[in-house]
Amino acid sequence: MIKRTLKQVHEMAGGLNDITPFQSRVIQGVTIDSRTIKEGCLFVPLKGAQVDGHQYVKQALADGAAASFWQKDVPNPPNDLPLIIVENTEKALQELARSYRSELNIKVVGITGSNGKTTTKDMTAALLATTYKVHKTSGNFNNHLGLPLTVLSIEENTEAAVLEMGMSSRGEIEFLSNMAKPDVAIITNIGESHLLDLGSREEIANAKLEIVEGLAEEGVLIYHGDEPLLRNRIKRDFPDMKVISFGRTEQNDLFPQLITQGADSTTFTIACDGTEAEYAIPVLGHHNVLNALAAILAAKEFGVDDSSIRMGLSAIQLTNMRMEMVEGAKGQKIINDAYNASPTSVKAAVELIEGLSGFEKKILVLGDMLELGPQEKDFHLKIGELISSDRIDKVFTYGPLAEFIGKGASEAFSKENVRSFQDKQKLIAELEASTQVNDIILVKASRGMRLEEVVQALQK
Ligand SMILES: CC(=O)N[C@H]1[C@@H](OP(=O)(O)OP(=O)(O)OC[C@H]2O[C@@H](n3ccc(=O)[nH]c3=O)[C@H](O)[C@@H]2O)O[C@H](CO)[C@@H](O)[C@@H]1O[C@H](C)C(=O)N[C@@H](C)C(=O)N[C@H](CCC(=O)N[C@@H](CCC[C@@H](N)C(=O)O)C(=O)O)C(=O)O
Ligand SMILES: Nc1ncnc2c1ncn2[C@@H]1O[C@H](COP(=O)(O)OP(=O)(O)OP(=O)(O)O)[C@@H](O)[C@H]1O
Ligand SMILES: C[C@@H](N)C(=O)N[C@H](C)C(=O)O
Repeated sequence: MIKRTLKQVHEMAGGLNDITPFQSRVIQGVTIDSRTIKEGCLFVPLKGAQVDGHQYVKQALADGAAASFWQKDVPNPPNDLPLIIVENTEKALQELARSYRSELNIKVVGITGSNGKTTTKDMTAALLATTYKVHKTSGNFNNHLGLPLTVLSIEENTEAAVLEMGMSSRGEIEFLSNMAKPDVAIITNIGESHLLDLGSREEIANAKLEIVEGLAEEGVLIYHGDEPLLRNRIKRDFPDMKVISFGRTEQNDLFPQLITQGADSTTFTIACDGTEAEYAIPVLGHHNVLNALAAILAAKEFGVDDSSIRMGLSAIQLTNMRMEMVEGAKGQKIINDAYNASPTSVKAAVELIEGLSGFEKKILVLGDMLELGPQEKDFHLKIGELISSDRIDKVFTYGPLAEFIGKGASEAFSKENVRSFQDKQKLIAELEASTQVNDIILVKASRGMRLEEVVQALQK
């Protein structure tokens, strides 16, 4: 994590006041929450939706913070305290991170895309960690606050950083990429997330391609080559950029030849120097094979050898609620895929569970997919229509939009096998009553539905 004198921080972040009395004081680490103060850190008060962090500055310093920012337009800054007064504390945090990143001698992988950012980040970090000292985004800290906090937590002796970049409107990825300055950029895919803000998949693709704005001079773009919106735009606008594509089809630089889905792992083969190489990942889903291909390409760009890649893949641990296999109180298997949902990720999850065998009943519990814009009901209907009644036994939906999944499924399913709920407790009660030890249940919805609460209830 960052360790600098106040004099240095003042210069890096655009301090406005005279801090001579405190200039040799050293800060180590940064927090935006006074409830997580560590001795010697810099506290950055932010104006939030509920409160203004400035009301906690004194307490933060009393609890051990070495210094604090203070926004110029906030009245009554306390006297005789180690405060760096700045124009805007959020912008000062971002400037500090940008400046710190420029001083770090590290290689950076930047990852964006509609689905799979966090998963691909975890996979890429696992492969690089076989060879380098690696720092990666913690959880989902991937936006205008999360990324600077992640950069500022990078240790100076780090060799490689894997940084996730999230967005919901144009310009955000460009901003983050110019802060992270990646040597390798990955675009995992173009789905439907944030259609509400961006209006079309083409605009989503354009937003994700902003990641090249911060890409290093000799940088490499690794992208999902089955996506024509990416392939065509890259060919037209970035003809001289070094690009590598991955995907399911042979048009890509890297593609899987054979994928075998196990109950708790997935194996795949790829053509490698004229032979076929087989790899195994301890996670489920053909979509995670694609994420692994992107991670393999990034690792190869950093010179990670094949045996290390193989070892790294076998050691992958994903962030929770992404295809997380857990067990219910009755011993039933539950795939907790409740972190988020969009049509692309729901299709991938349904494809997985439809392909699994050896279970008494296979049950889908699907909640609303949010932020999809005016076509949202149609997106839900189409998901329902895709579900195979030969390979799925029951469909439970939760939420007003997911009811349209039920409507779409009702064509193929008998009435008693499609149930729509608006009350989470009633859904839980029905699942507790109707699932048994040899069943498997997939639970998936947008973050806003908090469907992990259903998983937690079934585990009690
Ligand atoms: C500004 C901030 O910290 N927000 C967090 C805060 O929310 P809120 O605005 O309600 O803050 P408060 O009003 O409660 O407090 C204001 C500040 O005061 C601090 N404070 C408060 C009390 C106290 O006793 N002491 C204090 O110091 C407080 O810390 C505030 O700084 O609290 C919420 C609940 O904890 C946080 O969730 C909220 O964090 C926001 C969401 C945030 O952006 N956090 C980043 C660190 C982050 O990266 N979070 C990720 C999720 C990122 C995400 O959603 N990514 C999207 C894509 C990006 C879309 C982008 N356009 C966007 O807007 O996000 C994705 O799809 O992945 C995470 O939490 O996982
Ligand atoms: N390549 C992919 N294609 C389709 N779905 C995917 C892919 N990778 C992951 N998913 C699914 O998308 C959901 C989110 O995964 P993950 O958190 O890795 O993506 P993310 O891009 O970080 O998501 P978010 O933008 O919501 O933070 C999970 O349900 C996961 O199963
Ligand atoms: C926070 C935002 N990027 C997001 O994940 N939205 C989904 C759709 C949600 O909150 O459910």
